[in-house]
Amino acid sequence: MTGPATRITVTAERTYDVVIGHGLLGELAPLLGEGVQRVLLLAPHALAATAEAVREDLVALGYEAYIAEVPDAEEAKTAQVAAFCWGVLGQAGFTRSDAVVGIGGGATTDLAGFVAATWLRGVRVVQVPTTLLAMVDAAVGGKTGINTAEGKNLVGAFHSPVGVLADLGTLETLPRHDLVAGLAEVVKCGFIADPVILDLVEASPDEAATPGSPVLRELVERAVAVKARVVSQDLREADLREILNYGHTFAHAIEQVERYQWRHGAAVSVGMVYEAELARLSGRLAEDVVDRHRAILTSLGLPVTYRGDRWPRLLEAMRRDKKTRGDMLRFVGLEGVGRPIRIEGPDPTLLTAAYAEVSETAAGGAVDL
Ligand SMILES: NC(=O)c1ccc[n+]([C@@H]2O[C@H](COP(=O)([O-])OP(=O)(O)OC[C@H]3O[C@@H](n4cnc5c(N)ncnc54)[C@H](O)[C@@H]3O)[C@@H](O)[C@H]2O)c1
Ligand SMILES: O=C(O)C(=O)C[C@@H](O)[C@H](O)[C@H](O)COP(=O)(O)O
Ligand SMILES: [Zn+2]
Repeated sequence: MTGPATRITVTAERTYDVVIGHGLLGELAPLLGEGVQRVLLLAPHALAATAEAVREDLVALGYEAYIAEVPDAEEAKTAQVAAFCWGVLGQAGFTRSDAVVGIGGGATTDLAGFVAATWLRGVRVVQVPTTLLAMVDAAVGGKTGINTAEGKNLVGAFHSPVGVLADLGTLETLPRHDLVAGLAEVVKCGFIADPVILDLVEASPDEAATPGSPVLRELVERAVAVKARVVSQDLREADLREILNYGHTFAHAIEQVERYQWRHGAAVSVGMVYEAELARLSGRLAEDVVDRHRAILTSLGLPVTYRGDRWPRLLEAMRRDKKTRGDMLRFVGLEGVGRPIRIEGPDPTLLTAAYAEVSETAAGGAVDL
């Protein structure tokens, strides 16, 4: 029994639903809306069979449907790959009444959203997330983007999808490490806004990481509800939306320093511990809440430490975070569960002290600031 689909509405530059359930691909064509003649499906090789099945269904319905196979994971989020997609759209004569569909993980949906945002200054995009992380976070909310040599997501646009189809059945083939990485963003939603998420994970960490389990479905629904609520109030990240960036200042720095060989979710896991430690060292957060981060993330198999000899490069990367204003670094922290705060321009000694708290020690690598 898989039960009926759940629909969570986002009200941003347009109103759209995130549909969570099973066997949802049949809902794609109606979502495309009136007047669409051509559809470009962006998908990595791992989703080639799914993309081809969708293409054939669309062709049978009378659409001109094309597939652009894009590189896997973070390799897709480059200006070169975006330019390749623009070339496909141009060659096929895509107009403003045509549409793009992203089928894959967050890297693919970030790219598909960006290509749709920029082609003819904006065409419709439907997101079909196939990783846990993309279902609960990347495909929802309209943040799109690519990386540059200087850092993560430095070029992008806010461009809302016309719909999101989160088919939980796709998680059955997702490698376990990728599923667990997605749980880091779910746990983030727990710490910033929905403590029930934390209770559920603490009660059943194994079920939380099991595709098809009722616990995982409830976690997906709760995390999407958090994101939908925040994005509906502040699409363009003028204020409230920054809370979704909890853990990300440090996480994006790790990803860049590691040349994107770390999964985003794994980096967010360490990043949340770093930013919780920063809040504790600033006198804003109790130690037991920091300990709760470590316990929950570790129970899921997520990392809570990072090598101790990368401080200058991490600091340089953090200076390019989009929350930075001039020379002032800005972080999202907590003053309790469900009570996010901003930490602006912290003393450099606190930054390095927090780094020492997440650094691997002699057993796992030297702490060398
Ligand atoms: N725009 C946003 O708001 C937002 C939010 C969170 C994360 N992100 C971005 O999302 C990206 C991370 O996304 P991710 O964790 O989904 O990683 P990913 O897109 O790299 O996908 C992880 C791996 O899973 C494979 N895969 C995808 N679906 C599969 C399936 N059903 N079965 C088997 N393999 C499958 C992919 O090919 C890839 O190798 C990062 O670039 C991050 O910056 C964006
Ligand atoms: O939706 C948001 O807003 C987020 O910050 C969600 C994050 O999980 C996501 O990784 C996002 O892409 C980070 O955005 P950035 O603005 O720091 O690049
Ligand atoms: Zn993220």
